[in-house]
Amino acid sequence: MTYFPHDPYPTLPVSPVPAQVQSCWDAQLACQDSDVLSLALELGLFTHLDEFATAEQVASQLALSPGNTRLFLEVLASMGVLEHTSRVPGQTAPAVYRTHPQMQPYLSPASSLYLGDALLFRHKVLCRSRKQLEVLLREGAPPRDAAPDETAQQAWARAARVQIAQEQRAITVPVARRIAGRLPDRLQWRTMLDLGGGPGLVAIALAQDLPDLSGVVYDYPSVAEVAQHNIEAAGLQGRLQSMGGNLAHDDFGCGYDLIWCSSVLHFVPDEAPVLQRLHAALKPGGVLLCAHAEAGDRRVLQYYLRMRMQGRQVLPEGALARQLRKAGFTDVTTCADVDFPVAPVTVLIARKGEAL
Ligand SMILES: C[S@@+](CC[C@H](N)C(=O)[O-])C[C@H]1O[C@@H](n2cnc3c(N)ncnc32)[C@H](O)[C@@H]1O
Repeated sequence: MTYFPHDPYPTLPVSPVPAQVQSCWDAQLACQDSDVLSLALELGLFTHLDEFATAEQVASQLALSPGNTRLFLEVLASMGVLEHTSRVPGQTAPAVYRTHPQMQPYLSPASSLYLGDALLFRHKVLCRSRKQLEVLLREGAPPRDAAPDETAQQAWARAARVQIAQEQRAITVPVARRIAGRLPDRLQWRTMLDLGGGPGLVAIALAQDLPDLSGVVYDYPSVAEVAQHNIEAAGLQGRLQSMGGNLAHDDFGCGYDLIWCSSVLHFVPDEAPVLQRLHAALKPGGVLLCAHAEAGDRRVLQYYLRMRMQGRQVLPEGALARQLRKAGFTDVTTCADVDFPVAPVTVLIARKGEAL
């Protein structure tokens, strides 16, 4: 029980709002933060905030209302996306704002790590999900298509061109590089498979780091075209190629030293046979790096809610490691809570035992 200081009504208790009620309001306020960020990206606001600028300067460049631009920038600063300061410390000159230095690589459109389109895409998907959630809640998961139709595959191809590519450049590639960099046998790797690799930037980055590495980016045919384009743009067509098919039943090759497989198994009807085929596709001593969200962390529960209600698999913590051992993998090492686009993943490092 708390009381106002110098309370003229000392017997009247002022009960604190329960944390659970505040968390409902916080969730609603987070929706508004998401709208603010998306509007800022759509307006190209961050283009004008690489250097410190007043709200008036930003407003004049974008033909906005100066007063309301200041209020808008204040909220972006409260989110940590911008930093602000007085132009002259200790004086009441107008505040100046710039993109927070740690956010600049991700929000400055000129940066190679720009995430703006990916953030807008996620915002749209999450806004749309309200209607879908209601239908899924009332009707349950729809029957699974045996194979996604051409429209669904084209949607993956569009995502691979923009949103997945931005997320791979900014987040997934650095994670893959860090994990591969820890494995002492990486210098002996000669062939790799990037399964469900989307735009293929993980395979491209690893091939750039390891000059003796060749390999395949495997995805639906229309997505494989995007990967092939990126492979050629990187000048790696002599060492990498893309292959199109449905990984649930088509051949994805064999004899690999390394298989990278991230955020893919959610989309197959049953991961167990795929894991067995991955084991068979590795050379003895080869390594599978498998990065997938596991149900447990709150961000995973939030982000994957719609997909899980659609009947997609997000396995509970530890289940994928158990399935890998069942499929014949040895030395399964778990790296939990690894940063990944939107929600963390568990990275499993699993080996195919050497032939006896
Ligand atoms: C969420 S994205 C992940 C892309 C990439 N692995 C990454 O982590 O950035 C899933 C990818 O798996 C591909 N995919 C899903 N189901 C597939 C299937 N049955 N056959 C081939 N590719 C599939 C999609 O086209 C998409 O590129």
